[in-house]
Amino acid sequence: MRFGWGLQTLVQSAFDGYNVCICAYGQTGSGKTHTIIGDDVHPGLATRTFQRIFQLANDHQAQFDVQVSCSMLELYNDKLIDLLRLSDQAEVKLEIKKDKRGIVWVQGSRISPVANANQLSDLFHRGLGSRHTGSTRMNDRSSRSHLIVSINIECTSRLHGTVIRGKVSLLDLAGSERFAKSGSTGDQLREASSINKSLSTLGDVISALASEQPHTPYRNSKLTMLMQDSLGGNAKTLLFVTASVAAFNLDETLTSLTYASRAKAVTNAAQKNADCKEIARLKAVI
Ligand SMILES: Nc1ncnc2c1ncn2[C@@H]1O[C@H](COP(=O)(O)OP(=O)(O)OP(=O)(O)O)[C@@H](O)[C@H]1O
Repeated sequence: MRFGWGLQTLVQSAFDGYNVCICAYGQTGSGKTHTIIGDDVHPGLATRTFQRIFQLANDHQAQFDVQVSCSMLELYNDKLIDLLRLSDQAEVKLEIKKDKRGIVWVQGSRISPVANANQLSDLFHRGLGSRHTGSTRMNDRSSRSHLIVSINIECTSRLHGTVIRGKVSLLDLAGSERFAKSGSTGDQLREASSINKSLSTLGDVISALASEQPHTPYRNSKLTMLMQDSLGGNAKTLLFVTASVAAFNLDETLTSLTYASRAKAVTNAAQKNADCKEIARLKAVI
């Protein structure tokens, strides 16, 4: 499989100890899921990312013991759902936490170890099977939730015992929609207003970061809390903005492009996550 230059470099960065985020944003039906997930004929960025992670793990195996694990959540009607833990979901409370280095994690979510790209892909597609989707006038198979996939990469040096931790987050955001166009009513209307509300808080965060305001309103929604380490924090972020070419969607396309140019103005000071052997040992004991 061939990888774009940006994707190659980004996945390498996760092996170097950075947080990496690959995200798609745009109006409903504009191609976010097609970009991130794709299909059997046109695999999206997720499949390419999985292949690249294990290609690099293989390349580094003489120097590093590489452990890869994955968690997969959706944010549906402002509620977090663990897509890898559906059977005992009710018993577990999911809470968004941030560690001392600003890395976001979800307490209570299932983190599944994976040994190769096929295992990761199987897990991902199993999780996707439970994601909320629905048919609207704008898209036959519209995502009704934000999808957040976190792939943790831990590389322990075989020579020094140093531990480098990186994370690749893949985000397929639900699309903004105008109710009159999508024809949403009832449950779908509730879903759409929750999606629009959370995307608006994301817009506020991006504006605050782009204009370097002293306060960034991450706590205004679960989506922005989850994306805190992917936006202004310790991350290298690749944002795809998908847009419709139809004149009928001109307003939405302009809004998406404004969003994109604001996001482009955000600059992050990404730092590596690495521990020396002794700190890694003490953390493991704790
Ligand atoms: N670049 C493309 N080439 C071919 N087909 C595409 C492309 N982009 C999108 N499509 C098709 O358009 C339809 C809508 O795309 P998709 O579901 O990815 O949109 P979306 O932005 O994720 O929408 P929503 O926010 O409603 O989930 C799908 O049938 C998809 O296969």
